[in-house]
Amino acid sequence: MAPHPGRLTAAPPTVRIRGLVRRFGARVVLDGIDLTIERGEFVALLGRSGSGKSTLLRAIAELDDEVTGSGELHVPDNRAVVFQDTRLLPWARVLDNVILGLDVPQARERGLDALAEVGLAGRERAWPVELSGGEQQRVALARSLVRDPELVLADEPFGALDALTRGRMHDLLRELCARHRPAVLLVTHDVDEAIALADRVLVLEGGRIAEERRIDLPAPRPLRDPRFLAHRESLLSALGVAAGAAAAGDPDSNPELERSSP
Ligand SMILES: Nc1ncnc2c1ncn2[C@@H]1O[C@H](COP(=O)(O)OP(=O)(O)OP(=O)(O)O)[C@@H](O)[C@H]1O
Repeated sequence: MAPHPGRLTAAPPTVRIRGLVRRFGARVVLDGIDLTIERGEFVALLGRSGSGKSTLLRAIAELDDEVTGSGELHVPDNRAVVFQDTRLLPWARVLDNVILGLDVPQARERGLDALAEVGLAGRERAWPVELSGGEQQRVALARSLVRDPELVLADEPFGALDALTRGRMHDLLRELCARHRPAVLLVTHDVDEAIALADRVLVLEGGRIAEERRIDLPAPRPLRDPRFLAHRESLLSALGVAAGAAAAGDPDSNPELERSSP
């Protein structure tokens, strides 16, 4: 794969964090995190349940003012956050959900373009309740897209979707990222999702980034590709899960980390 365009320029990284600490009472959940995300880079964050993934994402989204640490926290203001719960307003039509609070000329046209990009042309007057879970998540993506964010922070955005819909959302997200090139931090339990989408996969363990793997594979990335399988094995081992056990649904493995089968 060609080197990432973001790495060819002298542009400063989109995210730069040094020594980030988060305590809950006496418990140190993030213990001096250093993290850089380059422009246009797609980073996936894996970790066992309770390892602090959402805490880190909230800190980067500046939704948490109790973060401490001696280092820097540089994140762009122009960022979007996408959650598993799409947080669409039920009383607003789809287009209004997409452009709510968007104070730019031609907001409506931009909203319609974003809806077309996520495959929802013609659905702008629907109510959220009339949409499937996958369609609602597409609206949430359109709502991010219309703001042309430098950084997208996504916390398990596809966790509630069935495997087929999730696979389609992966294709869509890959296309949108190739076109718009935001930096992305995706929190996921799904090792395969991380390998399918990311330029770089991090494993959070013991309050630190314990493992980092660059995924230099062209897209799309078939699950059966031996290089995909090698990445999976190595990441599962970093997570403390035997690859065979996770794939077979062994109850002794961490169920949160079992692979999905798109
Ligand atoms: N507001 C809070 N008060 C106290 N403890 C908290 C709070 N928020 C998170 N924690 C604790 O911090 C730890 C990390 O939580 P976090 O939600 O970041 O984990 P996670 O890796 O995202 O987990 P999961 O994969 O299950 O979503 C957990 O032990 C959790 O109980």
